[in-house]
Amino acid sequence: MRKPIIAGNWKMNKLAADGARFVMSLRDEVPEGSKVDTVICASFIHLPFLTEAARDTPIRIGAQNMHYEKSGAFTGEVSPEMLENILVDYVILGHSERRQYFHEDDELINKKMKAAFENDLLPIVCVGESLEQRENNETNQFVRNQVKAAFEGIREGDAKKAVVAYEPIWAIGTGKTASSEDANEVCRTIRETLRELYSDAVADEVRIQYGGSVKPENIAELLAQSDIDGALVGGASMELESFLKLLEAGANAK
Ligand SMILES: O=C[C@H](O)COP(=O)(O)O
Repeated sequence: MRKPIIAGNWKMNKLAADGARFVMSLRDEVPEGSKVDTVICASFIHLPFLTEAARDTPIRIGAQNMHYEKSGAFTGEVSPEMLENILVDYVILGHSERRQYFHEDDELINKKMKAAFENDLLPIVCVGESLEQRENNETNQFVRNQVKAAFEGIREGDAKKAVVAYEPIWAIGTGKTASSEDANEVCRTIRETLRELYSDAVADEVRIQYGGSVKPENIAELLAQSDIDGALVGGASMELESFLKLLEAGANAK
């Protein structure tokens, strides 16, 4: 049984004090032994406050990006070692907004995947097709290729700890959600790709999230699908009340 994982991705939103207050309030709502893994992914500037606020709780904090080098002359960048040092656990890699606006490609994302594992960070690696690719029936092949590229050279023992987020680009922040059956079909493709690359053990262990306009109203149906183990949520993770509803759905899933 895969434990559901709900991750909020605040993107470039909230000021530091608001973020810390949010996690302080969340502390009372996420008990030890919770049936859902709870992750908040925030801008770098939030992270030291959030890891402090989440200390001694099951809440996990994630970054939204990082460089792949440990240190060096990379002005403006943040290294995996720096994240690990302030007790960050997860890092989102290859979000479509980074691929689109910051020209991140599969090769770069693969380097970051390797760097994450070398520094004890758990990647949430994002894949997903554009509307044009979906309309041309290219989704499954495109997503397969993204998964293969992201996991290139990653050892089996590490691969099974990764989280993959399937986020169709056309569903992000648009209010359009993939139907739960369509989302599940692509998530199954991702799992089968991992089975081919590694083994049944990896395919059956890796958690696959759906992301793209997930809300309290549609999450239960998505999580009821066989291959969807959680959600990566932008807009609906920003307010405590709606995030709590998402966590509740996660705890009651399957
Ligand atoms: O990382 C989260 C996704 O980009 C989804 O964002 P959204 O829930 O606002 O559509």
